Amino acid sequence: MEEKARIMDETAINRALVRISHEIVEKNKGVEDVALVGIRRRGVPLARRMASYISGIEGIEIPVGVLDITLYRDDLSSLSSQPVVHKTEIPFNISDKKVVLVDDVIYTGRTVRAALDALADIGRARMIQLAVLIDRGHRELPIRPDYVGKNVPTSSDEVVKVKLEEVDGENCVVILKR
Ligand SMILES: O=P(O)(O)OC[C@H]1O[C@H](OP(=O)(O)OP(=O)(O)O)[C@H](O)[C@@H]1O
Ligand SMILES: O=c1cc[nH]c(=O)[nH]1
Repeated sequence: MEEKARIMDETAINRALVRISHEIVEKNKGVEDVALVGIRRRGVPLARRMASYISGIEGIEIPVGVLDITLYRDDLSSLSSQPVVHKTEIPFNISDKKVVLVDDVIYTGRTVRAALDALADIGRARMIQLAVLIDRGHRELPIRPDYVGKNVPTSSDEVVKVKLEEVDGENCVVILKR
């Protein structure tokens, strides 16, 4: 696939994350009882960056968890017979928490559906909200993010690729085209 456009650079990504961090504080009237849960893989560094911005805004360290949704995917049977399962690490009791799920891209919504299932098996969160860096449309389920870094109209033959320093060695968002 070839690169069609570079739609966010490092500055734009971090500005969007700062804005979402402020929105999380505003919507929840502070961050008491708020926890962030990143969906592997790129939701995790995004959640950690937002926790750091929120700590700068409110002076409170909020807990960050890591969710692996491999076994909850609705296309599990078409994956390899030995799917690679990484660790879910949620070092707090989610029943006390307003959980903000964090991912890099939302497209069909199937990843988020799987994440909701995975979270439900861990406990009954007081509330679950959703933050994404990119909403590219084309939902196949009735799922809508509460916080969006950038809405990016796309066609279905395009792919939006988020690259993050912690995973990819650089920070940018590109649109690839078949
Ligand atoms: O709304 P959906 O249609 O579920 O698409 C969104 C998901 O797709 C991407 O992951 P992908 O499965 O491409 O794996 P990757 O994170 O390894 O790129 C992205 O990180 C989201 O988790
Ligand atoms: O374009 C897309 C679709 C799903 N997941 C991505 O990361 N990008």
